[in-house]
Amino acid sequence: MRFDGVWFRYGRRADWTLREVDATAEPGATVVVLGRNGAGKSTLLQLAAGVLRPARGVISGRPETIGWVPERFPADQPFTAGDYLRRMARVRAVADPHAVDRWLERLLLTEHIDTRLADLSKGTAQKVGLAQALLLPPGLLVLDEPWEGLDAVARTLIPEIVAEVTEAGGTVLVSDHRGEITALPGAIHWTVSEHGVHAEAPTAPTDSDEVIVEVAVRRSEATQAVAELRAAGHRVLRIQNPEVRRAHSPIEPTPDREAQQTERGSR
Ligand SMILES: Nc1ncnc2c1ncn2[C@@H]1O[C@H](COP(=O)(O)OP(=O)(O)OP(=O)(O)O)[C@@H](O)[C@H]1O
Repeated sequence: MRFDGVWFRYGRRADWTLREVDATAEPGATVVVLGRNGAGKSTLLQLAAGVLRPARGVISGRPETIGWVPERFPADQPFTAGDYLRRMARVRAVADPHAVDRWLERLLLTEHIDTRLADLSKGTAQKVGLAQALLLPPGLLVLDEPWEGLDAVARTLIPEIVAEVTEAGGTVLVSDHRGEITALPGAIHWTVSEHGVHAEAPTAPTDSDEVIVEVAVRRSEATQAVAELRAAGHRVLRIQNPEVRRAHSPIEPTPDREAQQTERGSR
């Protein structure tokens, strides 16, 4: 998914919240969105999820299935947790009849199945929102401050779920102002400041047993190469698309052009 010259503001006469944002998140990437309060992290995530539209510029390559977990789950709905998830499964045409029960169980929500959304604690409501976003395996999972209000057990589930989505080739964007990102190894950082976004590669591994090997693969084979590297036990630290660096470049690459995806895999 790619942001090309994206501008956004809340209202025609308002100041720009984001200006000229260029950034790319490849399949299989985890992107942690950082920035001070009010910098525009939530705005960026909502643009990524398609909840907001850019005033200028283009967001392309957004996967078809998007899981979106807002910072605050809208709990003012007249349903129980179980009803809400079953309705959402119907609305989202979830074919797997066990999807709701599986996520209720995994997120330790079974005991709240008959509780009205309005009566849930903030953390439990957040977990219902997370379950909703995962009813279909997401090609893009967008999590806005997912750790807020979660209990210790649920907090450990987030990195696990993020890893499962990225290992299946999905992209995860997650905002974090508390520094929980240490639990997401190999994540790219997007820092929102001064209305722009600055992307940074993951920090190098600290394990002295590891070396970093940079490889270039064809664009058309990148997803498979990443999956194979991970299956072989390597950590994929970064997936870089050199085209992104060119300002005002074409939005989609031509399919037959040789790719120069750079990955840093290590043992
Ligand atoms: N619906 C809205 N209408 C008008 N202005 C908004 C709206 N939502 C956010 N803003 C403003 O846009 C700017 C960016 O807000 P945003 O919520 O994206 O920042 P953030 O980095 O996620 O902040 P936080 O860490 O506090 O959640 C802020 O100045 C905020 O007041």
